Amino acid sequence: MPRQQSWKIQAELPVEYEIIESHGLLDPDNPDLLRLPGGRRGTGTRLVVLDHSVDELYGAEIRSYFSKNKVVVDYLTLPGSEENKSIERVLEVVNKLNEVGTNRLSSPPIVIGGGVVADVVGLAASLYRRGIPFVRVPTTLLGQVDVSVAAKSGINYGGYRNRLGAYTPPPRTLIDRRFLATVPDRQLRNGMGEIFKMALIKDLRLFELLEEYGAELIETRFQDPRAGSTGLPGTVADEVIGRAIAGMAEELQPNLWEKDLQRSVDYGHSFSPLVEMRALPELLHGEAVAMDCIFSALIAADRGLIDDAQLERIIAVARRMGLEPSHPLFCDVALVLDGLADTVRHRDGRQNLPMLTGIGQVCFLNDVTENEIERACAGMGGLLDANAGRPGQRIGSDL
Ligand SMILES: NC(=O)c1ccc[n+]([C@@H]2O[C@H](COP(=O)([O-])OP(=O)(O)OC[C@H]3O[C@@H](n4cnc5c(N)ncnc54)[C@H](O)[C@@H]3O)[C@@H](O)[C@H]2O)c1
Ligand SMILES: O=C(CO)[C@@H](O)[C@H](O)[C@H](O)[C@H](O)COP(=O)(O)O
Ligand SMILES: [Co+2]
Repeated sequence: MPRQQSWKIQAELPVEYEIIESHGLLDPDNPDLLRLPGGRRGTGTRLVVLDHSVDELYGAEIRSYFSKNKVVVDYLTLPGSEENKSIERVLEVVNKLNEVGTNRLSSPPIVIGGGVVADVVGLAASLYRRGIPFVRVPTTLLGQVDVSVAAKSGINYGGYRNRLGAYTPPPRTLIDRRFLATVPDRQLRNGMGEIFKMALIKDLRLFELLEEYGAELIETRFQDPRAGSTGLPGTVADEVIGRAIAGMAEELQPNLWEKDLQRSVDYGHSFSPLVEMRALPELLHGEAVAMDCIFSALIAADRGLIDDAQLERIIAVARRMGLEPSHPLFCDVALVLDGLADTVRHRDGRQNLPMLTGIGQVCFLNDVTENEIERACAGMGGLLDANAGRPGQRIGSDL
């Protein structure tokens, strides 16, 4: 037998990326969009990818910003919405990077738009030359409170959410809340779906803020400093956005590469991914997440982990923010079980289901049964009726 040799390579990859609020981002005197982390300016032609609505609403301002700053820029406009989180759109970005002649490090593309274009460009950047930096400017509420913190990007493929993706955080994400002034109501409610998740898993104060001011924040598009004024420094809008981002950052940082598949931020993302894909284009991501939060809360209440009053309070807050608690596809036991089976594969063979033990607290379950799922589906049926005026009721009570 010839001797067999072996080698082992070990390396560490320190990662640092920043999420910065920058008011008046498109003011030509504001240098934030031009700087790379470390303060340098980029070189070469910069590709700026714009969400189509952003181009319509802010395209002239964006073009004037770069031309006043004498930056050589080329533009690509892509559509938002979930159906466009596709491999075709990723390749469109790759082709444009080739055309523009993007440098390996010094001319990072800039993406300005919602979570969909951020994910598409994020994946393209992580594949291009095996990974180039990019700059992310989220312009939706969901983008600013959730995508802004993310290290990963993903696209939908084969009927599954985020089936293809990568972990390549952009060195810099810039948030200007002024973009929210033009975001349609439904999209703002959609963003509230992810804030609702964050409040439920770890932040009672955030939940109380949503309870009291959520509807008003949507109405005023997070723009009015007087909305929900508590007389404290900073506005309620600042506090809600700040707490959501800080909560997400605190959860992601210690487990950025998701080696631990017990993740509380997966709350709201256990049963919904397949339902959301099947419902396309009817349900938006944050809407499906909010429904999954309630589906999971029904299981928790059925087990006695939370009480009926807490369950009703959770459903009432969702409704107050204009988020429907249920959808007929959440009553389809076979579909929900199929979705859970895929989630179990995603969590490497375990359910790891984040489950509320109170508002702002979670535990993880690995023994949720088909019977419990059936009862939760029936409970979602009860909430469909409730959409027409009946108050939510504990699952199992009308079986
Ligand atoms: N990478 C991650 O870890 C991560 C984290 C959270 C969410 N996401 C993804 O984000 C996606 C959802 O993002 P989204 O809710 O922003 O959806 P989206 O990107 O489809 O944007 C929603 C709509 O708002 C429009 N829009 C964007 N900015 C606007 C503005 N300022 N004014 C008016 N209209 C504007 C878009 O054109 C689109 O029609 C989901 O696919 C989700 O998976 C990814
Ligand atoms: O929707 C997303 C990511 O697309 C985020 O809101 C969310 O917090 C998490 O990343 C979820 O835990 C979902 O993760 P995954 O199913 O995409 O792996
Ligand atoms: Co999500």
